[in-house]
Amino acid sequence: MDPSIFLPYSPPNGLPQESKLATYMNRSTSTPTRALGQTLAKLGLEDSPTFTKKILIGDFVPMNYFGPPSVMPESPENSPPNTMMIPPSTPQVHQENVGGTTYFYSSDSMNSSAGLNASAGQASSFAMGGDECLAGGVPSPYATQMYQPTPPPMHLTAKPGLAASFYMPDTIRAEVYQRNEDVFLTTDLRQYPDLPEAVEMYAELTPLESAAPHALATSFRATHRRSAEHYALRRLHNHSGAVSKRLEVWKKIDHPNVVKLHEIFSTKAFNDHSLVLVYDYHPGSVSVQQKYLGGGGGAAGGDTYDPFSNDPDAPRPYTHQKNAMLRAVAHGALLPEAELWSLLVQLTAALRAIHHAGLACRSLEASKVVVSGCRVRVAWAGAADASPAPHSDIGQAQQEDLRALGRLALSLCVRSPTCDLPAAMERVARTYSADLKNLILYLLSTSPARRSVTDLMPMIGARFYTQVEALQRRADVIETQLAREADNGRLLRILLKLGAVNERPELNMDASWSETGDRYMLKLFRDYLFHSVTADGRPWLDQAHLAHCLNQLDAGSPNLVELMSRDEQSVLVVSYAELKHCLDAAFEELMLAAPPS
Ligand SMILES: Nc1ncnc2c1ncn2[C@@H]1O[C@H](COP(=O)(O)OP(=O)(O)OP(=O)(O)O)[C@@H](O)[C@H]1O
Repeated sequence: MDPSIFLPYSPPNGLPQESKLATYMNRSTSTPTRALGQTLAKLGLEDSPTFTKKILIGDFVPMNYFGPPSVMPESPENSPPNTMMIPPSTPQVHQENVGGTTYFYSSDSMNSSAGLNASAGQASSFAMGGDECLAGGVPSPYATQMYQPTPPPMHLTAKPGLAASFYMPDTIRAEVYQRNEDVFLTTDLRQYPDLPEAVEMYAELTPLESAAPHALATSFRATHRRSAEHYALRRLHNHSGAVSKRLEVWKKIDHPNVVKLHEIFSTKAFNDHSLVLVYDYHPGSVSVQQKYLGGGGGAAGGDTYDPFSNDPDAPRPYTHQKNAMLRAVAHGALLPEAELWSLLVQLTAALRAIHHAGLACRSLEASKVVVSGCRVRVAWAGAADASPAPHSDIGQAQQEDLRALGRLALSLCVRSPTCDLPAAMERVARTYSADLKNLILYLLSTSPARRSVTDLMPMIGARFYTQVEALQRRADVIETQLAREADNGRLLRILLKLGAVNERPELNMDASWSETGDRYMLKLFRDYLFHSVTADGRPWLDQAHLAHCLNQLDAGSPNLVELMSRDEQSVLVVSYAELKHCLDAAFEELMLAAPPS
């Protein structure tokens, strides 16, 4: 621990009196004896030549480390369990004056092998009552000291280091923000005065696309009125016929590459007889059509070219050599083969699940496949099956699904929604691997022989493993981030508690509540955390140190910390376990005083 943390601190506007520390120290003598003092009482201070005098104070140790404050034992009979092997003895708290500064500590503090500046890594079997104490009283199913290691010291201003150690990489953050933006940036619904306020249990209907005047179907994002979850609704206009029983089978399909159908209902809320299909909403999704075949980067985009153009001035890719093709990939005019395989592997996985369920997709086209991040999903699955007739031959519909996948793959290869088949195949042959060409040819085949989606597996071959490996690598990165964010969440909760307690002007008509008793320790701890200064009085900011201290507080570690009063006359030597107990007790008091939520 940096020694500067103990340097004198002189706040500009007035200091609390030292008597506040004394208030804390002189709390009611009826306070029951607690484990810390009991266990450590036998340890003497004589070993330390630095200290000049020793005073016994009866009630230094905060109450009960073994249960929530509301069930705090008030008598020796309720003392910590015998399994703790704590010899009953009088707690000892010592007060020492060294160079004009008074130190308060319990004798066990001196026994800590790590001394006053013990670190988490040095956590010894300090007599705080074992692991139960580390959990701060409430038994926990996991080891509370298991948190991310403290990163090396760094200053709050050192942004690059901070970003790497405490925050998620920009790539993941961008993905998360994109999704949040989709969900949190609300559309002004006054733009859509004709939309009903709610349809069954779904409100805040926001169109997902601008509907054509005589559209047969429209899609919305909506919020479930009870759960507040977002859903994607597909409204089939004027659907007066019967509803196919197949939709019940579609509802059972739960696959990572198929958008899940949850419920179906008919409604007159749109002033007609509409059928509404309710799907999972995947924020930030764009259709394959939008992402690859239209708009920026696609064939319809700026720097791409149509290889089948009749315009004599158009670039003629047929005459280009391999490097021209590579340039086209680099500029986004062509999709890298790996990306194509990723799309195809995911779509074949979706088709496999759908066909195995005895269904057919019937709508596998670029506008009905959505992409979010690296995930590809078949959207509005089952919507084409809403009416019972006329799609009766499932086998034939499944064959048509394969052909639709072939057409989609070919469109992606040439980055154009429409293309001349022979010319497009020629281009695929020149640009991509033979495996990809053969897969597309197989899919587009019109031969009467029945094909199955599982036949595609040998053609996909080892590329399947590449996909699995890529997904696992991504999962690894996200798991690492999750662990970090879980720690950040934990630290935020503890900061929220500290913030609610520190400097509270009054509680239950007691204006001195936050300045006395346990709360005073917490105030000094807050000063220690946030208001430390360097030798020349400048703020000492080290986020690694802050995280380390908060982690120790959360874990209720037995390591010790020196808290100096603002007038620099007193130093309180306490363990994080004590501080944790103080925080839990103070927050519990606040909770009891708060109105029920
Ligand atoms: N489950 C979903 N979650 C989030 N967004 C989705 C979902 N399904 C589709 N979308 C998005 O909704 C938008 C509109 O989809 P929709 O299928 O209505 O488009 P469309 O091309 O206008 O088709 P149509 O003319 O048949 O309605 C697309 O941009 C698509 O990315």
